[in-house]
Amino acid sequence: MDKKVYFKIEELQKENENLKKENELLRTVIDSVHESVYVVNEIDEIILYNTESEKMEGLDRKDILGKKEEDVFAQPYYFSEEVTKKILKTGKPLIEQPYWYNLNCGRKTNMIFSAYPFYYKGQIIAVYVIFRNMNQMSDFIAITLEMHKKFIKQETNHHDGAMFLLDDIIGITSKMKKITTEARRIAFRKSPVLIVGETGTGKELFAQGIHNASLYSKGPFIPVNCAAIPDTLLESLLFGTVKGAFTGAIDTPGLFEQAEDGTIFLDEINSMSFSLQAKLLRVLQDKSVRRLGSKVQIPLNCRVISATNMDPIEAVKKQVIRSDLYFRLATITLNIPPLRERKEDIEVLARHFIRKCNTEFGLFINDISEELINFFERYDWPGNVRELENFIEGAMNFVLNKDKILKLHHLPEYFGERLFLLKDTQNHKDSQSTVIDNRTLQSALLETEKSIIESTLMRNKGNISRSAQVLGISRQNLHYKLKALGITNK
Ligand SMILES: Nc1ncnc2c1ncn2[C@@H]1O[C@H](COP(=O)(O)OP(=O)(O)OP(=O)(O)O)[C@@H](O)[C@H]1O
Repeated sequence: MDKKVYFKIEELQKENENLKKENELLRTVIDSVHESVYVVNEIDEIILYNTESEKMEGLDRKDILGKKEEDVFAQPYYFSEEVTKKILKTGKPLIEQPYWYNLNCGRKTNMIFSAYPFYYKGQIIAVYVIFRNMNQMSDFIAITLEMHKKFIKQETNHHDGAMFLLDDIIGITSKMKKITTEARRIAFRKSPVLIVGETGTGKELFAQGIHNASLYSKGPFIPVNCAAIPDTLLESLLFGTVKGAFTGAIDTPGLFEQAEDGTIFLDEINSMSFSLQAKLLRVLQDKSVRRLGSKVQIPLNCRVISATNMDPIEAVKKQVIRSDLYFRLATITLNIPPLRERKEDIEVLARHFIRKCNTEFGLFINDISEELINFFERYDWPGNVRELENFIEGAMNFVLNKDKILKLHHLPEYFGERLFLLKDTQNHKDSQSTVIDNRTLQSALLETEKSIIESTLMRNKGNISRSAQVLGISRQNLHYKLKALGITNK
C-alpha cells in the first residue's frame, strides 16, 4: 500500500478513536449530572435521554430513544408543541422556565427547565432540554430562606410564610366546620397543638391559620418538615450550633430561637428519631434551648404546633412517637378527617381550585360537569385535598381557551388508571357502604379491562405495537397495564 495512504488511514483511525473516547466521556458526564437532560432531533425524535431523566420518569431509555415525545410522555402536548417544535422553528431558547409536570406515574413534579436550539453548520438540527427537579430542594430552600430572613429582618412584624387564614379553609361539612371553629377557639391559647391527619388533608393550612389567629401572629411562622431532613442536620437546625461544636460548625441560632414570639410548626413529627424526640422533649419542658456545643441555656417563647400523618395512639403503641413527648405535644389535638369521609367538600374544593387555576392559567372555566363530580365522589382520594388540587391542575392543562365547563374528558389518562388500581379501600371504616360499591365497580372495571387487553393481544399474536394501536394507547401505557394487571404476553 502507498505509504501516504497508509499514514492517512492510521491518522483517520486515531481521529475516530479520539472522537469515540470524547463521545463516551461526554455521555458519562451527562449521565452523572443531577439535572434531567433530553434531546429531540429535527424530526421530533428523542435521541438522548440521560440517567436522571430515567430515574425521574421511571422509564427506560431503551423504550424512549427514537420515539416521539407524544408517544412516551404523560403530558406531551405542552413540550412538543410549545417548546421543542417552536424552538426548532424559531431558534429562540427558553431559559429558566418554571413548569409543573405530572410524571407517567401521576406524581406532580415542580421543575425549572431551559431549552436550547443546537446548530450544526448553520442549521438547527436538535433541541436540548435541561430540567431541574425543584421538589427535593424546596424544603431545604424554605429553611435557608427562613434563616436568611432572620438575619435581614430582625425587627420587622412579619407573617413569614404563613399566608393562610382560618377563613381560607374550604369545607361545608359539619366535620370541617367543627374543626375550624375549634381551631379558632384554641388559637388564642398558648398550649401546644397536635394536628392529626393523613397526607394532604390540610394540616399545614390549619397550622398557618392558627398562627395567624393567635397571640403569636406578629412573630414568625417557622415550618420544619421533620421527614425531609436527616437527623443530625435536623438537630443542629432546630437547636442551633456554636463555633467548634463539630468540624465546620459556626455560631448559628436554631429554628426554635428563630421562632421567638412566633410559632414553630413541626410537621411529620412521627418521622423524628427517638433520641432526637428525647432532646426535643427536654427543650419543651425547660422552655429553653442549648445550642449544640454550648453550655448556655437560651430561654424560649414560641408556640409549638406539631403534626402527624399517623394515628398518634398507634404511633405511641408502635414506639414511633415517645409517649412522654406525645403527652407534651398533644395538649390540644385537632383531627382532620380524610377527604373520603367528607365527600360533600369535594365539589366546593374542586370549584375553589378551578378558580385558582383560571387566574393562574388565564382560563375561563366557570362550571364543572355533574358527571365529573360523580366521578370524583366515587374516588377515594388517598392523597386527599392535595391530590384533588393536583387533578384539577392536571385537567386544566387539557382545557382549551374556549371551554367553559370542566368535563370528564379533560382528566389526564392516569386518573382512570388510578381509579382502576385503587384496591386498598378496606380501612375506610366510616364509609363502608360506598367502599363496598367501589370495590365491586373497580373489580368489574379491572376484569373488563384485563379481558379486552388479553383478547386484543391474542388477536394481534402478542404484537405490542399493533395491540397498543388497536387499543388507542401508547406502547408505554400498554406495558404498564400488562404489569399492573398481571397479564403475561405469551
Ligand atoms: N380545606 C382546604 N381548603 C383549601 N385548600 C386546602 C384545604 N385542605 C388542603 N388544602 C390544600 O391542599 C394542599 C395540601 O395541604 P397541606 O400541605 O396543608 O396538607 P398536609 O396535611 O400538611 O400534607 P402533608 O401531610 O403531606 O404535609 C395545599 O395546597 C392546601 O392549600
